Amino acid sequence: MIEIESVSKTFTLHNQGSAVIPVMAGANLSVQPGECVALIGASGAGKSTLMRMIYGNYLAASGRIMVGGIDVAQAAPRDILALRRQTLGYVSQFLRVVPRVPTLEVVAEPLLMVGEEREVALARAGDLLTRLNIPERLWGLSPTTFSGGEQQRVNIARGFAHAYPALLLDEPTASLDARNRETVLSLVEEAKARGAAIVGIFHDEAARDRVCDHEIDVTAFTPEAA
Ligand SMILES: Nc1ncnc2c1ncn2[C@@H]1O[C@H](COP(=O)(O)OP(=O)(O)OP(=O)(O)O)[C@@H](O)[C@H]1O
Repeated sequence: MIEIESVSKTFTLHNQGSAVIPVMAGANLSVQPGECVALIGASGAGKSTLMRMIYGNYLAASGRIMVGGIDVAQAAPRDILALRRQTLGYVSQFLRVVPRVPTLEVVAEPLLMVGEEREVALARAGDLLTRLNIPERLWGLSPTTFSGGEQQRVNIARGFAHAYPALLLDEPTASLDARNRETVLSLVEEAKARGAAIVGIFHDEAARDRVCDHEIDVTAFTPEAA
């Protein structure tokens, strides 16, 4: 479902004499449906960079990043947007939303975008918010004023609303209490059981051991090591 071959990445620092910094070379990764692969490696090794390249936020300098038959490294922006709508979900660490949209709509939106019936989408959103302990009295309010932990849980609910065939998880259990952490791990297990291919960054080792099938140390992809 996700196949990465010989991917490299450089950053050009335009405010520092256009210095070109190679940060990754020879990255390979394969994630089958129903599998979760953890990206590991020291801080600065390139975990977030690799994840952002898979999502199409960062452009790879070379190589192939196949997600559901589309090469993200080559695809037109329109195709990447369609891929994100249908196929590739991303639970980032922080919620970014349009102000004044109620929480229930924020969570249901990915389902409405793929043509799900409004009633079904809102029911699924309500179910996820309940599981993640967001009280119903908050569902009609915008999450912009919510606490950090509440926003994180709304973000997770939104990320799991549509049954994406491929999913990127950036620290989904960070700073959650035990009960909500357990719910998130169950959501990951359910996504795997329905065949989702998942790439995750988990600093929580116990969480990683429980839900991930393999670990990939991205340190192996630093340009000196390649
Ligand atoms: N936008 C950018 N411009 C320049 N350099 C960048 C940029 N983003 C990342 N880098 C560099 O790429 C390298 C990898 O960073 P990255 O954030 O991917 O590491 P990480 O493994 O996710 O680290 P952490 O665990 O601390 O989040 C670092 O040396 C970083 O300075």
